[in-house]
Amino acid sequence: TLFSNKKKKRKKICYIFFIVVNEFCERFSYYGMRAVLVLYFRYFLLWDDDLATSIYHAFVALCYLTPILGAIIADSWLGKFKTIIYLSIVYAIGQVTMAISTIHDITDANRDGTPDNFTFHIALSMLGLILIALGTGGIKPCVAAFGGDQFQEHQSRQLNTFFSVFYLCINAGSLLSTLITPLKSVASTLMVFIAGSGMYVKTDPEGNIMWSVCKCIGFAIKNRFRHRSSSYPKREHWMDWANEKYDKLLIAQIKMVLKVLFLYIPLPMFWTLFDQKGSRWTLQATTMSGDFVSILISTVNPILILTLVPIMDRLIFPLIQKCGLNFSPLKRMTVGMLFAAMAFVSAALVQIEIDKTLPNFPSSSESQLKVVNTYSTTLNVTISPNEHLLIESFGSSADYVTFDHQDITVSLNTNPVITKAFSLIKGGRQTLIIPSDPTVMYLKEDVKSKPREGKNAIRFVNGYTADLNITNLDSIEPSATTNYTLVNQGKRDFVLRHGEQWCEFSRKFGFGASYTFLIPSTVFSDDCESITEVEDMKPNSVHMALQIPQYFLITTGEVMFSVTGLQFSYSQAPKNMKSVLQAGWLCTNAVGNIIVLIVAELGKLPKQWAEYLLFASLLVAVSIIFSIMAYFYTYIDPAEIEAQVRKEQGLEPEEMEKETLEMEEKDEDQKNEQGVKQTKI
Ligand SMILES: CC(C)C[C@H](NC(=O)[C@@H](N)CC(C)C)C(=O)O
Repeated sequence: TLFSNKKKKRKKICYIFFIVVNEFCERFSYYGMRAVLVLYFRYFLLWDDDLATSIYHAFVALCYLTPILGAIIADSWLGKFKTIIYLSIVYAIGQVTMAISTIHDITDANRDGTPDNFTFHIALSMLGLILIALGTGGIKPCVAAFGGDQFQEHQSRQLNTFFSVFYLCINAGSLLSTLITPLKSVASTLMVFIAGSGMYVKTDPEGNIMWSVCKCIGFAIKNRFRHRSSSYPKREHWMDWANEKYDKLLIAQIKMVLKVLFLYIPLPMFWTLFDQKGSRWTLQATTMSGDFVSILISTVNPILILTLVPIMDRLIFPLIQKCGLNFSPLKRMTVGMLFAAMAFVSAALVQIEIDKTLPNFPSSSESQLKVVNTYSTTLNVTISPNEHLLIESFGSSADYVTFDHQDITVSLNTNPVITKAFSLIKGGRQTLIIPSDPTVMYLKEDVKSKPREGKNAIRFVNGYTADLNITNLDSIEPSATTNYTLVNQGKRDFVLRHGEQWCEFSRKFGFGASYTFLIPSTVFSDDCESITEVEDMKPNSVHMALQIPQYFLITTGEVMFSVTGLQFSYSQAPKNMKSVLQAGWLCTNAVGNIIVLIVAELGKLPKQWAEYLLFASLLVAVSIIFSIMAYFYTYIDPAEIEAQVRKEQGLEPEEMEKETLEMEEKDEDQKNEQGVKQTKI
């Protein structure tokens, strides 16, 4: 018996392996594609930032709404195994469609590198994304529940370990996703899953369960309404009003599911904060210094998950248990929410530090002006009514001057005096360029936000007497100013050329700065040495490492909240509605994403740190509500309740027989374990 039990255990580890590897491959494919999605929208479909971000969030929300569909198909019709197979095929077709939509040659008849028919590419990519959302979302609740189904009632410890390993695989898959193409991984997902086919425990769907559930709930509501008069005796639960027509077992199962779904109402708030990691926090990183922006952003969360899940599971939770504290799943989830709130407090503190270093940008009613002098002598510049600036030749005013009106008159102390009227841009930043011929002084618009992705915005003013060519820039006429070009951090070289003459100009850049380089007429005679720089915007000075605490806190929160939520959703669901409850759990994420889309756009506060604190306070309030709801929740053993109802109904169906068998098996396991211990002694 001992030998056969060991064999059984080994077999189980083997087919659980197929399920978790399947999840690894699936997440690998999903995150690999998601990582480049916004770039595809921005640089291939040429959408603007807002449209690209909105469609991206809508896609993510859809991926977490489609689990409902997958769960209905699995629990009512095909069963989890077949649903996973069929929807994986849909998923693969979606990835192929998406891949085809990125081939610009299909509609690029004139071979100029840009597609001629954008509508075709947009339609194809939208179709691909819908199929992917259907595939990834549809299989998600089924894979988790199908993995759980491989364990027996008494194996709750192993079940929890399974969900932890499952979560590790999600994150390992997403971490490695940047290395191999998504397409290959969908094919391997399917192959790995089918490989274990013969070994799985497959539970059959029990007819159209969702339809029966809806009809039963509808009948209970109608019946309750019909008997609303106080002359009718009250019933313990409103679902008991379905007793007249529906099976007691179905009513008991619906009660279990509704109890858990009710508990889920406050949960989307956690995801609202969590999902801002990829948006607000990424933007915050672009205003910081440090050269690991992209690596940090895409990998820090999965790396922390891979370290924190084992630490929590093997060290922290057992330690808490040893201290005699009852750290129940719902308590863990509440603490997880509080960690996420702390992460946002940490983000707010970092933001306050960043704000101290940010330039003072004009408000929507103000205008800002800086003056650059490339005239041969120092100038006295008067800007009406009372702004007086003394500006050296090839120098600039110290900082921007802020005006609360747009119309200004500028006078220069040249001989004769030159006076010119200008109209400034409301809410904008501009530079007044005074060239070698001051009568043609002009305004040039400046950047009024930090350059994106830690890049630097640079431009050149040509004080040379003829046209100049500068590396990667169009030729500049004398006295003209180029538009801004974005350059990466590090040392950059520029070659300036006019006919046969040339010189090389090198400059080391930090992150997020903006400069105007003034080229004098002597540029070639002193080998570019005389080029002067005007700092329009200082480089970022708060280091990105300061974001690590907020990532650590939110990931600790995620481990407590999300891994526990996954386990809880499985353990509290009746056998025939395991996928449905998994889908309900995933839907909390979809709603969270939708809230990010709506609230974050509508309710922008003027100060980013205040918005972070607002979100943190909202989550604390929600976690208090959730803890009260959790206090009144009694943990159940769905199998036990189902068995009890069957017994009350006088039924002794196969389920009961199965359970008796399981109990016998458990006894057998225990006896064997004791046997082993005795042998050791
Ligand atoms: C549980 C799900 C709603 C989300 C889960 N995400 C994660 O585990 C993240 N830590 C991954 C990271 C790369 C954002 C998922 O199933 O993908």
